[in-house]
Amino acid sequence: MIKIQVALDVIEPDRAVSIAEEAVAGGADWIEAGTPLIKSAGMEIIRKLRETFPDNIILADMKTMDVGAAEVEMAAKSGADVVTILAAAEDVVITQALMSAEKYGARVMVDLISVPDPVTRAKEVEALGVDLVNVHVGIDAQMTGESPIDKLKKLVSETGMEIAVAGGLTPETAHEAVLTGADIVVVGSYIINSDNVRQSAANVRKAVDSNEKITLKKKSAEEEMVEIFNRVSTSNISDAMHRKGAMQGISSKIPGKKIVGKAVTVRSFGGDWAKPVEAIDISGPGDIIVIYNGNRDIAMWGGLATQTAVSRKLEGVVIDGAVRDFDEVQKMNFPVFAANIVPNAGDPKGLGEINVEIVCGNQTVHPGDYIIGDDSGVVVVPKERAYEIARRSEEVWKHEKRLFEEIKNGKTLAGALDLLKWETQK
Ligand SMILES: O=C(CO)[C@H](O)[C@H](O)COP(=O)(O)O
Repeated sequence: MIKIQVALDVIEPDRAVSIAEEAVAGGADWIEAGTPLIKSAGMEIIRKLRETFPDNIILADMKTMDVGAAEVEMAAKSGADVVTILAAAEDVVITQALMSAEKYGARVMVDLISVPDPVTRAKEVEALGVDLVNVHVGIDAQMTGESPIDKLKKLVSETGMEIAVAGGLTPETAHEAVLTGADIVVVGSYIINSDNVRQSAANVRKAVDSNEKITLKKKSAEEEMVEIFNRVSTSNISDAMHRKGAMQGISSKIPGKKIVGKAVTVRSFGGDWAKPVEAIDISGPGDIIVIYNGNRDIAMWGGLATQTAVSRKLEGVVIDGAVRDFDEVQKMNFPVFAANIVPNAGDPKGLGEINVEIVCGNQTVHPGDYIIGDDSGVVVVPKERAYEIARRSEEVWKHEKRLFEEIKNGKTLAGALDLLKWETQK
């Protein structure tokens, strides 16, 4: 039977145990103490998992790079059945780990994460006596779109070892991994960041046990990104950007509106509305006009500009400045994010430029950057990092959904996050 290894990549031990209980109830069988959890709780979490799950395989994701024998010994003595050693470690580290594993009744799983040539390295470690490898794309690499399935395809016909696969797996990609030859599917975020862990684990179990081919609708990176940005909030995105990217002093003037699109930038001055309005003519569906006007008391956008933008199916407008004719704008229900609402406007003198670097709400915006706006405000995502930020935002969104469930089920936020333990001592 295909084994499902739930990867407990959380830092709070109590949360880890309760997530594991739900995951096992849903069909997971191997329980991994994730690397962050081990770094947070040490071998205590291995002992706790061993005691709580006497009949399940417990894996310590030590990602050992040195002192193989001692690290395997400490994990095995604490109750681990399997210990991970990095394939990038020296051969001697792996052989030492193997000897310790034999001595203490554990197995070694060699993790091929970040190894440039995983097939060659897998053959090398197999020759050392390893019988279990993990084809693995780490969390940071996943955020750039890397998938473990391609690596698995290259490896599966080259070795007789038992093969685990890890790296952002979902039921669909776990099923694909099994069809490709994986013996163990390692699933972290899809299960542990779910607001229904048991159901998510059951979804993976159903998928890996199913014989029918699940056709994966391959989305382009752009489609996937826009879908994610439409799902997450500007708060999730700001968190994913380490609290960066949020515009200051600019808010939604039409409540309940969400915008996701690419920036058409405009620099104009003192209410001059020529360039902002001309920018509409070179914009289309999905575009967001982002305007620096430098004056928050004279409007350079109003009802007529809005009607033109609606007719050209623009996504919205973001103004570091003022909007007027607000009664008309409201009737058109067009997403307007601005610093101010005033009755007076400037003149169309033509000062300024279109599609240049601007500063809007104290954030630098380049043409083509992604703009996301909602009732919390507006964030700018540099186009070069948009896919990575979208994926990271989705992880923040999933994590918060899970926390909402835990709080609804009786925990406090401070308790769920062990806040007192992690307050910055610096
Ligand atoms: O070891 C890990 C990261 O280094 C994770 O446990 C592994 O990648 C599985 O988690 P996910 O499904 O979220 O990728």
